[in-house]
Amino acid sequence: MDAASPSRPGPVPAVRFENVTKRFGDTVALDEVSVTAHTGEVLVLLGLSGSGKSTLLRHVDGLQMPTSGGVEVLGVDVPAARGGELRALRRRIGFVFQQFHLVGSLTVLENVCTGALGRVRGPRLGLPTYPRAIREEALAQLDRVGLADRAFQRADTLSGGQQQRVAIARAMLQRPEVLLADEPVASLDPESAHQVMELIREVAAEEKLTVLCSLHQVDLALSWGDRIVGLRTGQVVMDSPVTELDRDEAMAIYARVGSADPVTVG
Ligand SMILES: Nc1ncnc2c1ncn2[C@@H]1O[C@H](COP(=O)(O)OP(=O)(O)OP(=O)(O)O)[C@@H](O)[C@H]1O
Repeated sequence: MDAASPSRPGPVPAVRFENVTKRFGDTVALDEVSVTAHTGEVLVLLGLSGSGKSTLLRHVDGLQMPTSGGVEVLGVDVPAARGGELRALRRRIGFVFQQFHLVGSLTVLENVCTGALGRVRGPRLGLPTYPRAIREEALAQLDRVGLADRAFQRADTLSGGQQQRVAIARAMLQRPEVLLADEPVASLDPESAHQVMELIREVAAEEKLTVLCSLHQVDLALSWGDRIVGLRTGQVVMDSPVTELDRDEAMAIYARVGSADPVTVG
């Protein structure tokens, strides 16, 4: 670069996969995957069941490690990270699951409080054992997702959509920089799914989160994400901003299973 020209910083990679291969025995779950999510970007992973979406997400917080290739998240070399470094990284990454993973017998508020376990010392058993500041913060997060009035109800008395909103509040209490969502609306009716996806988008924008979200619904992905990465049998067959995709191109991720030709877009 010309020394006299003003330097304009480019987008900062929050998550970077470089030629990642993951094998489970004879199964190649990820095959030379290279994907970058920049800070604040909302990236959707699309692909058939078994195409590698969950495996990719689990590599972001080091729940799984690559057989080969590099994974860098928030500046941390994940495969090289050990013990404390990996735990510190995981505290910066929130996770929302298809099945919510709430403790049904606990109150909604206590479930949200568990999101702070990474930053309060010692085990916690029961709501009063959490510092008051955490309980207040948890209540504020519940308010944010529209469920403050349900704080003292058992979590398993809520609808699926409400439970997922609680799970989002719990993830937010963690104050994450990256949010991973593994088919967050697969168990919800269309209206609840819409509300949950809106909510994720809203909190992501407010907190400038980088989001990686696996979905099966092409239309939802197109209206919701910034970028779509299509996976087929562990390979990236599409990586494109949604603005450069139309529905037929996105549907091709599903329609062309079995074809030897990668779907190339953009
Ligand atoms: N722990 C594991 N042990 C063995 N094989 C695995 C394991 N995890 C994933 N696989 C295999 O890796 C491949 C990719 O699975 P993955 O769960 O990542 O797909 P997916 O796209 O998330 O599917 P779905 O949409 O059904 O959740 C599949 O063939 C799966 O059987």
